[in-house]
Amino acid sequence: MLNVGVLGSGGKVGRAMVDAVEAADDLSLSAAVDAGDMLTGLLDSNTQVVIDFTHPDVVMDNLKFLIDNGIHAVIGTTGFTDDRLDTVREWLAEKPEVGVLIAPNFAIGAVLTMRFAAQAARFFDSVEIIELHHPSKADAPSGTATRTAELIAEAREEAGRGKMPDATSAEFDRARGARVDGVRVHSVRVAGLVAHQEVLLGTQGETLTIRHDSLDRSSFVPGVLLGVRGISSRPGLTVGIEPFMDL
Ligand SMILES: NC(=O)C1=CN([C@@H]2O[C@H](COP(=O)(O)OP(=O)(O)OC[C@H]3O[C@@H](n4cnc5c(N)ncnc54)[C@H](OP(=O)(O)O)[C@@H]3O)[C@@H](O)[C@H]2O)C=CC1
Ligand SMILES: O=C(O)C1=N[C@H](C(=O)O)C[C@H](O)C1
Repeated sequence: MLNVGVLGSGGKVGRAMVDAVEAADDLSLSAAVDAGDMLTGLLDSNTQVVIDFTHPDVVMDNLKFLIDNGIHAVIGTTGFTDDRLDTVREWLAEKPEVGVLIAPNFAIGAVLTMRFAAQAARFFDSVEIIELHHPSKADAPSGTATRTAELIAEAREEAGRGKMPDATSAEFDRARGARVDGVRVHSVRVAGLVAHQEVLLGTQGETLTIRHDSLDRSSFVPGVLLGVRGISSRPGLTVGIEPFMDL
């Protein structure tokens, strides 16, 4: 039986993770921690793996505590810049036995969307991303869209594709969206939405749209549990759920 804690247990995703851990025969919910709760409860309950779906402003403090105390971590919270990832690697250098998995999206379809977009990107003159979320989301663009844009940019550079066509010369503030590694990303926040992303690719005479929809937050559960069950055998930092999916 694996003792699993949930940070952000009262949140939209955290609640789904609490339910999933409680329903799993091989997992035991050893701690449910939300804002204002002490992290030391994780030590008293002999928690072995922690799932974190909290907030970009607090996740680094949570991770430092987990690594310092030898607790494996499956991190869904977004906001991980390259600098933050380097900091996590430095912390892990002191604790080489600890496994940390950080993934911008645990939904299987979202992971495949990122791969399909990177595969397709080299064949198209233009690629832009539209990500659509609920209005309580703190960060924009989403971590998924940021990662998707990075993968697209890498694929285009590898294929030697030049700048995307864009005649914009007069633009209202941010009208053309954010630029992530040269890829335009547009963020929509509308009540009633959960988590959605479209990648639009275009070239002579045709466009290709790759779309993923998380219709509810249970979509993130299978990927998170894959990470929870496998993290102890993957010490160090893993970014993205792909290695756990043999992708
Ligand atoms: N990787 C992935 O697949 C996914 C990632 N996410 C990411 O997960 C994060 C959470 O999303 P979501 O569940 O919608 O957000 P919510 O705001 O619904 O949930 C966050 C929860 O964390 C709590 N919290 C805040 N600070 C702390 C802390 N220091 N310790 C413990 N709990 C704390 C909040 O409490 P309070 O409200 O009182 O502040 C809240 O209950 C976001 O960064 C989002 O981008 C979301 C879905 C999928
Ligand atoms: O905040 C959310 O809801 C989500 N955040 C993640 C992101 O920023 O990519 C994953 C998913 O889009 C849901």
